[in-house]
Amino acid sequence: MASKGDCGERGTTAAWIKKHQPIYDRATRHPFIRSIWEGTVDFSAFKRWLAQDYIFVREFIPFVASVLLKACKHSGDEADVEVILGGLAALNDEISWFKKEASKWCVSLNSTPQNANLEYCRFLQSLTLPEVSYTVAITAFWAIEAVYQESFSLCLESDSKMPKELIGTCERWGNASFGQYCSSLQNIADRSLETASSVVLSEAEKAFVHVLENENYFWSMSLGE
Ligand SMILES: Cc1ncc(CO)c(N)n1
Repeated sequence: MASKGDCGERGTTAAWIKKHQPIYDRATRHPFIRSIWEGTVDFSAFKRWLAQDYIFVREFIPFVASVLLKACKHSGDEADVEVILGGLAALNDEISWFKKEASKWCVSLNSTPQNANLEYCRFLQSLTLPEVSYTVAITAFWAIEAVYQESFSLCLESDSKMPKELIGTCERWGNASFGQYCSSLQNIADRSLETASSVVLSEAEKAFVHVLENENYFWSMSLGE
């Protein structure tokens, strides 16, 4: 359990979080998330987020499938493949959750993707290309999941005034087992980064920062900015 990097304290990813702390904080402590935490969230912003995130998650499926394919071909570790497979399987349940949640909030799941979402989806698509290395793809995958985990787990802390209507949403990404899954992804990314060339390292760092920027824009879009 206590192997190197287990808590994300010593690996490359932890170093990058420190190095890029301001943008990391903008992604994980965004005013939209703060408004949920404070209990002042505008429900129309929440509904906008819900409709847009469904579109994002539809695009996330082929991305995760591409990471799974790369892991099968390159990781050489069956346990890594199983973690990613578990993530892909969870998306099946997530799609059902979005449909249920959308009907609860009378939100249509056929809305037009907004610019920030389109850009983020285009970035995801670019990462599915075969020439993008497994290391870069798994690093981006971890970062995408980690931002939601960090954000929504904040809303579940004891000092949070999160409205009870949003507990299902916050628990979906803020629960302890999703946290464990994110740590597993982080460990896989760190292990892969340990043996990466300097070119791949720099591509992975760029992808990490790009995820954080896109997550920040996505939250701002949800606020209607
Ligand atoms: C925009 C966005 N980032 C990350 C996740 C986590 O899967 C999500 N559902 N949506």
